[in-house]
Amino acid sequence: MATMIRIATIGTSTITRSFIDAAASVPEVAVTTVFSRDAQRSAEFASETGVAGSSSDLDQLLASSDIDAVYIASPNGIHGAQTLEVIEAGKHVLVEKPAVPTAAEFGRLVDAASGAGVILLEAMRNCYDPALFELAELIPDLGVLRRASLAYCQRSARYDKVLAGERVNIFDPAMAGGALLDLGVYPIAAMVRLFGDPSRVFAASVSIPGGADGAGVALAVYDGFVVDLSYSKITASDRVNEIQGELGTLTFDHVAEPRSARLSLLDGTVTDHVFDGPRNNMVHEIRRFADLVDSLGDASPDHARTLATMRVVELIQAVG
Ligand SMILES: NC(=O)C1=CN([C@@H]2O[C@H](COP(=O)(O)OP(=O)(O)OC[C@H]3O[C@@H](n4cnc5c(N)ncnc54)[C@H](OP(=O)(O)O)[C@@H]3O)[C@@H](O)[C@H]2O)C=CC1
Ligand SMILES: O=C1CO[C@H](CO)[C@@H](O)[C@@H]1O
Repeated sequence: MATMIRIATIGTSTITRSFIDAAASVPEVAVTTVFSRDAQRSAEFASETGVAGSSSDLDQLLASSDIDAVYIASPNGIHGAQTLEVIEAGKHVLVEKPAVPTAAEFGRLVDAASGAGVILLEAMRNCYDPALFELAELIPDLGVLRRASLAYCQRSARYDKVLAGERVNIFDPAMAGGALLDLGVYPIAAMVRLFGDPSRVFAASVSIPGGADGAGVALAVYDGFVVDLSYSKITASDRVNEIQGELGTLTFDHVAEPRSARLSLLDGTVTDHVFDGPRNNMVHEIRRFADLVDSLGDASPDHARTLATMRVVELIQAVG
């Protein structure tokens, strides 16, 4: 029987709370310690989230034999160094999206994890949600694919701070912030998961005070098929995601957490699909992580998706 995977968390924002909630429904894991750079915050966060242990000394935490794995939810610009530290301490690591800002950097982490015999996984939650697999199963009904539109546009409350002249991690280029790296990665990851690597990319973006991209569009070109990608942290959108084939159209609600889809075929058939699942879809990535850790399994398909996503991100940055 597999032993319980004891996880420490890094970061004390909302997403770590969501992670702890989701982890509570995965029997193979237990969040046993929370880390904050601030001792009082780590103690308060542990008490608020019901986690037994807290720490503000990362070296000591990583040296502890009571921890098997670490979930990293620090700002994007910190992920790379912390992930390497965790790997070098011989612990498995689940790192929030985007794991690191470049494919080359992710490749180096993959090598380090392989050398240390630990699992490295990027927490790209939509790619582990069974709803994305169910969507993929509907695609053949569309016939030859010609167009798709994938989007994640959500106005961030933290944009108001930027407008007030404050520096905010998620909008700070020095922290690998901005709309592409924060939200654009979801439609890109879904795109490469569903359709593979595009051959060419066109893009344009909107800069905001501080120099980050607040919003952007990209066009990914495949053989006989194009995908438009939209992402924004400064505007909201009600539009649906859509995949168009010569025999019909598939629309779905949310690229990070698909919950419903409609398949409309040219022969008049219309079918609605509801994807049941936990409200918090981080559960699926945690299950995948637990399976990989438990079996010391092959994470190379997961790594390939992260690498393909980052290659598209870098192409967009190069032209947009
Ligand atoms: N999967 C999802 O749905 C979501 C994923 N995310 C991802 O989670 C990560 C965190 O995002 P977000 O919560 O916006 O980030 P924050 O800027 O709020 O920082 C997160 C935590 O990191 C620590 N931290 C802050 N600044 C620094 C710093 N300069 N150096 C080291 N640690 C720091 C803080 O913890 P403390 O001060 O206690 O150490 C803080 O609570 C990102 O990678 C983001 O992409 C975010 C939201 C949703
Ligand atoms: O991944 C994400 C999804 O949504 C959040 C906002 O609600 C983002 O800030 C975040 O980084």
